[in-house]
Amino acid sequence: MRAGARIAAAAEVLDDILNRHRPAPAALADWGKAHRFAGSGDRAAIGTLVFDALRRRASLAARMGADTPRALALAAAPRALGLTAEQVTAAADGSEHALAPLSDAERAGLSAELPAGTPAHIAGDFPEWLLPSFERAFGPAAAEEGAALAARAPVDLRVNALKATQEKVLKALERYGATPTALAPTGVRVPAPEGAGKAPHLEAETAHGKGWFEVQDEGSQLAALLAGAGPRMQVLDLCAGAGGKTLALASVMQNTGQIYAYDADKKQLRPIFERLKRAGARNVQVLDAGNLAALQALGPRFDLVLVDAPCTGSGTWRRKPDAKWRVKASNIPERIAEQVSVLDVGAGLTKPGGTLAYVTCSVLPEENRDQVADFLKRHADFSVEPFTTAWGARVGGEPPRSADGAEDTLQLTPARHATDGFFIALLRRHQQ
Ligand SMILES: C[S@@+](CC[C@H](N)C(=O)[O-])C[C@H]1O[C@@H](n2cnc3c(N)ncnc32)[C@H](O)[C@@H]1O
Repeated sequence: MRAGARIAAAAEVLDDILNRHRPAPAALADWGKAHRFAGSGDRAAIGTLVFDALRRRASLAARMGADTPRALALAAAPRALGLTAEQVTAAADGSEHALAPLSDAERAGLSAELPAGTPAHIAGDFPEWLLPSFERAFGPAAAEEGAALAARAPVDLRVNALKATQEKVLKALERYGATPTALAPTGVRVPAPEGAGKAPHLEAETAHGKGWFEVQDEGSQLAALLAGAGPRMQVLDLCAGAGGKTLALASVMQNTGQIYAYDADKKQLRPIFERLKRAGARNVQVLDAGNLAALQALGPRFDLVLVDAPCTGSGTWRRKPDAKWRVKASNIPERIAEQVSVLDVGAGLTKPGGTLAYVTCSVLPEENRDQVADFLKRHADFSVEPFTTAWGARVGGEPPRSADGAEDTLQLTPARHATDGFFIALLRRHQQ
């Protein structure tokens, strides 16, 4: 396909996502099925263009003066496809599979800069109604934090210490430009591709099949490490989902002690069995999904309860940019209520002297710091253990600064830490 046809195809897919509310991966898959002639390079380029347009939707629309699939596909095309503005203009030539030629305003928009004083939600590419939350979390850095969440993300891998070492994984993935992650001692990073380049499918590698690594953002790795699992502990992963954090905990515990993995939803939990097997994790007991009574019957026996809570996922917008424009104001109180519920269940299962580690992949203070403050009001027998005191022994090196300026809880962000947006609070239950 020529560049003009790729841009037109991206506009068609964006229409499906923005106007018919289809998730981006499903809309791209549908387009692929309906256009079987398109090669893998075409599909990858169209996917890259669609994702880049969604990542930077607000700033691209402001430059073009229109928030339409056509305007977004055209405006994202230079950076996403590695073309000049002139090449994009020439590609939209009105021929059979290309877009109609550009208007003067569109041509100007392709090379326009955002004016000084552009509002933070436009410069930072996030929904306007979230501006108060971003400003509360990041103050004058709201636009910068948003812009970093609108960039492409690298692929991060967590080395499975049960089967491999960082050195071994780095060597196996040398040809992809793999490097050690800056903060997580068990992490390996493969950089985000430039232009129309496609991210490598690392889960197809033999090393993955052998259980040497799992794909996991460095922020998620740090959250699991900071939680403080250790050999011979009794650990509960209360929102285990597909087991990303369970596997990280197992790697630290070296097949000693016991991890219980629970999730309210059996469909979310289903992939965990295959993943545990591949990783060689033998100290994990997967509990009956949704059986809260059986879970609570375990009683307050856990040294560590990890609550990787359901949240808006605002910290993962680099990877799921369509979710950024789908999230609604009404979703926040819904997620907050779920978080309260899992935190309260987790508190009841944490033994005196044990830790309830609260984690979200969000940057919104309502789901993070506010949630912790409310928890402490409901549970006078818990207090926050500052992440700074736990960091050295659990992660190593000097603790970073939290992106929201907090001293005791940690907000990781792509702008400050080059990770996804993750929030971590360590809630210690007092000894009786
Ligand atoms: C952020 S995801 C977990 C991701 C997972 N820990 C990982 O690292 O791969 C949140 C999970 O919480 C689960 N969940 C939601 N409400 C829950 C509840 N009341 N009790 C337990 N799990 C719940 C969801 O089904 C979802 O799988």
